[in-house]
Amino acid sequence: RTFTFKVNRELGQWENTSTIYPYLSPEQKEKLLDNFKVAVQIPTVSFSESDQNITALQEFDLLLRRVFPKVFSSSLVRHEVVGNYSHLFTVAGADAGLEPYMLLAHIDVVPANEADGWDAPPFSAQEIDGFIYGRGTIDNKQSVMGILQALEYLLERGYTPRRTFYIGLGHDEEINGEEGAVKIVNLLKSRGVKLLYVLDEGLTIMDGVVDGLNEPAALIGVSEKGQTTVKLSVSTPPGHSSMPPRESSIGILASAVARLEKNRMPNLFGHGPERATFEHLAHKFGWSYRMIMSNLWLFSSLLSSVLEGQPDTNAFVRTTTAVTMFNSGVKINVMPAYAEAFVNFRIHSSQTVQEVLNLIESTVSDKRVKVEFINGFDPLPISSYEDDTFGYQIIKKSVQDIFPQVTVTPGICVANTDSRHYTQLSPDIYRFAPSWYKPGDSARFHGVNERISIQNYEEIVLFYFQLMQNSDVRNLPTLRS
Ligand SMILES: CCCCCCCC/C=C\CCCCCCCC(=O)N[C@@H](CCCCN)C(=O)O
Ligand SMILES: [Zn+2]
Ligand SMILES: [Zn+2]
Repeated sequence: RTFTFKVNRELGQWENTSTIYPYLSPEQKEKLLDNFKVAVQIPTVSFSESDQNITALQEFDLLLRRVFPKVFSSSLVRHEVVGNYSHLFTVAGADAGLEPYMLLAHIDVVPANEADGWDAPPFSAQEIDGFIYGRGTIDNKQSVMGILQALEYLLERGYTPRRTFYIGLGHDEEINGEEGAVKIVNLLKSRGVKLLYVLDEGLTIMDGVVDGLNEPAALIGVSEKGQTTVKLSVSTPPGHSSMPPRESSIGILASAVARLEKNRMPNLFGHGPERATFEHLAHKFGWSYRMIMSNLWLFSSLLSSVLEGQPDTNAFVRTTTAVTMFNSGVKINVMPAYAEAFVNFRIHSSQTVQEVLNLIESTVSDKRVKVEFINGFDPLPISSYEDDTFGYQIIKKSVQDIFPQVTVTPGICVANTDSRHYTQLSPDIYRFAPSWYKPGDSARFHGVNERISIQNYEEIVLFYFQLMQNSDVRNLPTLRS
C-alpha cells in the first residue's frame, strides 16, 4: 500500500476577511489571566447526577456577566440561560445566507481533593513556575473562558461576523449533559437550526507522547469512542468465617474481574480513524521509525504493540476495560452474601456495544457471575476530514495560524463530550482544544495537579479569536492541482 499525503490547504489562496491581527497587549494578558483564575476558583463541581454545586454555578453566571461586558451588551449577541445554569449565545452574522457553526465547552468540573497529592489547592488557581493549577484548567474552563474572552476582544475591536455562530456552555457535561447540552440541542432543533460544523473539547496538541514522533501534532477528534458499563455480581450463602467455603463471593467476582483485565479487548489498530492519524503523521517520524511508518501496515503489529504499552496511546487502539467500583462485605467474621463490581468499557470505533457485551460474556464465562448491562452507546459517527470539508479545514488553518510548528491530523477522542448530543444538528463534529499535552499529562485529566501554562491559555484565546474570523470565509480556497 502506498500513502497519499494530503496537499496543504495553505498552498491555496485564502479569502481575505478583513482580519484583526491575533495579538494581545500586556494589559489584555493581565486581564485575561485574572478572569481565568477567578473562573477556576469557583468550584462548579458535578458530584453525581443528583448533586451539583448550584451556588457555584450561580456564581459562575455572575462572573461571566461581569468580566465579558461587551458579550452581554452587544446588539449582535443574544444570550439565553438554558436548563437553569447552561448558556446559549447566538452571535448574529451579517450574511444570513451562510450556514452557522457552533462552539461548545462545559462549565462543570469533576470533584478534586487536595489530600490526593495536589501541589496547590485544586480551587486556588495558584501560579507555580508559569502554570495555573486547578480543577478545570484543561477540562474545560480553558475553553469556556477562552471562547468568550476571544469574542469579547473581537467585539471591543469592532468585529461584526459574517457567518452566524452559536456558543453553547453546558453545566452538566460530567454527568451526561441531560439538562444542559440536550436542552440546548432541543431548543436549536425547535428553531430549525442546522450547523455547518461543531467544535467541542477533546483531543489536544500531543508533544513527545508517541515514541519516534519528534514534532508536536494537533489531533482533531473526528469521532469519539462509544462506551458501555456492566455490573458483575455474585451471590453466595452467608455464613461463619471460621468455616468458609472454598470460594467466597468476593473471590469468584475478583477472578472474573481479573480475567477481564488480563484478557484485554482485541487490538484494533488500523480499523478506525487512528489509521488516518498515523498516515498523516508518517513523514514526521524520526529516520529510524520512518521505514516502519512508511510501510505502516506491513509493520502494523509492531507499531500497535508499541502503542498499547502506554495507557493513553493504548486507548487509541482498542476498547478499554476499566474496573471502577467494587463493593462487598459487611463484617470481618461474616462470609459476604453478595459482591458486585462495575466495569466501564470505552469502545473502539470499529466495534459496537453488542460485540463488546458478547466478548465480556465469553471472557467471564462463569454461570455464578451475573452480568448486567447498565448503559451504553455505540461509537459516534466519523466526521469528514477531507480537503474540501469546511469545519475541519478552518480548525486546521486556525491551529496553523497560532501554532505554525504543529502538524494537524485527525484523531479519535478517547473520552466522551457534550458534542455527542449534537449529531442531529450537524454531520461534522470535531473534538479539540489547543492545550499542550506532554508525557505525564494524562494523569492530570480528572486526576491531580491539573494545570495549564499561562502562555498556553493566551494561545487558546488567540486560537478562538482566529477561528471566529477564519470561519467568516464564504468558501475554502481552491487547491492548486
Ligand atoms: C497518537 C497519540 C494518541 C494519544 C491519545 C490519547 C490522548 C488523550 C488526550 C486528551 C484526552 C482528553 C479528553 C478530554 C475530554 C474529557 C471529557 C470527559 O471527561 N468526559 C466524560 C463524560 C462523562 C459523562 C458521564 N458519563 C467521560 O468521558 O467520562
Ligand atoms: Zn470535559
Ligand atoms: Zn471531564
